[in-house]
Amino acid sequence: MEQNQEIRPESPEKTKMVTDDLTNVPVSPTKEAFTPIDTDVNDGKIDKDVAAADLNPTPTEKLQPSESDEEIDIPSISESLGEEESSDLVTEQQSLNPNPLEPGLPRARKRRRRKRFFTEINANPAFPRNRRSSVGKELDSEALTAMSVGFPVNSLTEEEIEANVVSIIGGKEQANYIVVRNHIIALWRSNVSNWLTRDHALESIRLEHKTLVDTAYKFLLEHGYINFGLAPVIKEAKLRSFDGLDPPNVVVVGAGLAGLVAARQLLSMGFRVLVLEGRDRPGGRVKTRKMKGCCGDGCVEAMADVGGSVLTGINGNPLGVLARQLGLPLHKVRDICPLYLPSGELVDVGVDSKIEASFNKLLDRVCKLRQSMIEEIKSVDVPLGEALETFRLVYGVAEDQEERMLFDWHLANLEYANATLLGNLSMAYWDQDDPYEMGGDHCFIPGGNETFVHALAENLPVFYGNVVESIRYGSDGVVVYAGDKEFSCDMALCTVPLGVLKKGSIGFYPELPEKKREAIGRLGYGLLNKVAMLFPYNFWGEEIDTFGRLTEDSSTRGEFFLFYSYSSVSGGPLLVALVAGDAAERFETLSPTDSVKRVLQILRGIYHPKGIVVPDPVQALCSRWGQDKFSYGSYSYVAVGSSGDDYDILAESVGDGRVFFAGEATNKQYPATMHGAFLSGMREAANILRVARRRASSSTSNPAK
Ligand SMILES: Cc1cc2nc3c(=O)[nH]c(=O)nc-3n(C[C@H](O)[C@H](O)[C@H](O)COP(=O)(O)OP(=O)(O)OC[C@H]3O[C@@H](n4cnc5c(N)ncnc54)[C@H](O)[C@@H]3O)c2cc1C
Repeated sequence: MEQNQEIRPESPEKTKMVTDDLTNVPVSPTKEAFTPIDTDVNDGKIDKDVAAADLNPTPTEKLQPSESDEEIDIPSISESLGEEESSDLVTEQQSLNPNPLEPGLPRARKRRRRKRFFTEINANPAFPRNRRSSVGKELDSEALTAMSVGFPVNSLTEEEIEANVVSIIGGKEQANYIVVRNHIIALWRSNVSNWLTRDHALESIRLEHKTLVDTAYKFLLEHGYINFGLAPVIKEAKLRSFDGLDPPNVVVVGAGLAGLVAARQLLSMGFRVLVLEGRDRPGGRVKTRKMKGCCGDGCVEAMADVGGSVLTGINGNPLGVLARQLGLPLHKVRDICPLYLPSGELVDVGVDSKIEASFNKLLDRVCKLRQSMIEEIKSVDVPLGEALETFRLVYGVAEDQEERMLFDWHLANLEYANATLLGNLSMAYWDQDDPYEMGGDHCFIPGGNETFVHALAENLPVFYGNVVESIRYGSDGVVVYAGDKEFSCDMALCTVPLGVLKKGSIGFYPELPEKKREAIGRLGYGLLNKVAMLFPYNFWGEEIDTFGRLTEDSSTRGEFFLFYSYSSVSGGPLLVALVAGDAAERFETLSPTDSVKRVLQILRGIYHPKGIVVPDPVQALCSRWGQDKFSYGSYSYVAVGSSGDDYDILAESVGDGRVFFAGEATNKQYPATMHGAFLSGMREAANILRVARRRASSSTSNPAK
């Protein structure tokens, strides 16, 4: 048995590379500070055959805190169940079956109660009745694919309207455009490893619609709906966006998903780009830690996602596209989530279903109430938590103790989904993004999400350890200040988290418009924390990915209320316990040793009565997202008094197209998610291109400008 006290810095090679990079940065860099981008273009046309359509996506004591996580290595004290795990990242492991599932286990607990989105497609007037043949079915299937990517069935998105894809909104041209757009999306999604050419898109569409194909293809390409990602042929492609012109330069602040995606897209569009990142690693709130440790029988290791982890809905998800391009198998989070009473007994299935149904019904009632409130007394909002509790009392739901504990568990689950107390959530708008939810299974990526991050960051000019302190913007351009360095550019893209904007860590000169400052203040930004524990072996069973535990004390309902098992995907016997709501705040004030002891006490309360020994973990890690100065929290939510519009305001550029904003908290449709961050990066790359073109054409027509 070995106590591993080695402090493992995150990715030492990366740290070194960063230092090397920094020595190359001039003290007062001007435009020369930009890494020159290969201007060898191949006109963006890479002709490849598109393969046959497959529309379904393939699926101790604290040591040294790294950033703000606290890591402890604990020697195993229990070796009695020492059968060791093989660590296969991909295949399901053989069950040790210490905990055979009792019959009639409860269903999966999704992060939110979801509404479905796909129900109305057959009633869609965009598809005339006489086409409901095989062509009709194909159109439906293509429309479904486009819907899964976020396009409405029979109308245009705001982006499309802004891009003038049709001359008249709502006419026949629009209906035809939508069919063509859906077709192109579906065609590319059928083989995301290929570069879909305009000619290929034209092949299956009558020539009379060539203009529509040109328009739809250009829109989809420039907005990152097709030909995006990490397939080799796509990574190499360069568009000729600035033929004969000096390409503008852009400084991207932040190398999280939004910043990385935007930087890649801007480079492929022909911009000169550099990325400034305060940390010594890419990924931001996507952070995978390698955990390892040894005990009596040998050593174990696993990759733990301590930030963004689950791909919440794989249909249409751009990260699902990346997974296919990289050949990464996805692991569906299985639809079983047993809940345990404090005694360790499994919650009665009947009671569980009854309370879940009552909980959902109360939420429905709250939705109806708010509908009338919004219609009649427009500006009034109340906390979702208060409304739910009032309704619970009125309808006499969950009155005995077991039911109450179950009800509390659902509340904690909602607090996890929204990273805040229900008392902070806007009853009126907390779920404003529900209609856009990505459909399909919730999935894990084997080896953790850093696989995406590293692939996205590869060969990008990211300058680590550069903490941006201020951004000055004006009609001539932008200067970004980081320590004693200045970076001059034509445009800047700020992707820092809402927590950083709220804190005022970056000064904007001139000050951001009042409207934006108010939205930053109104929109919520909350906390979720995790304890990742690597055990010497899997004692909880291989057949589940999640389980939960109930508590008698309502005030601690979010404390380790849900466990994720990453045994199937992380490479080792890894359990992650979630801390949500009030408990997430308290958690950051406790020592990691005490927190881990508490989790173990809970786990032993569940498993010891079953005769299953819970060993000490060989390594444990406690996140501290609230204390992280590059995040100050976990993700955004709609606070009382805020609404989905605040996400849009956060996304607005300032300084007449000089400073742009991306990141999860700028995405009204997909906030608080990894894919939301990704899509916001794509969106802003397209916006930057639009503004750069506008500026280039106005300076060509008016060279004095
Ligand atoms: C605990 C936790 C669990 C989550 N679970 C899920 C999940 O299961 N599924 C899901 O889809 N999403 C989840 N999320 C949300 C998801 O991780 C985020 O929405 C997404 O990663 C945000 O990406 P971003 O690019 O917008 O921001 P970030 O990833 O935060 O990137 C912003 C970057 O800016 C940098 N930065 C900040 N300040 C400065 C500065 N002054 N100068 C220079 N650089 C700076 C930061 O270091 C960071 O790298 C979770 C998040 C957390 C914290």
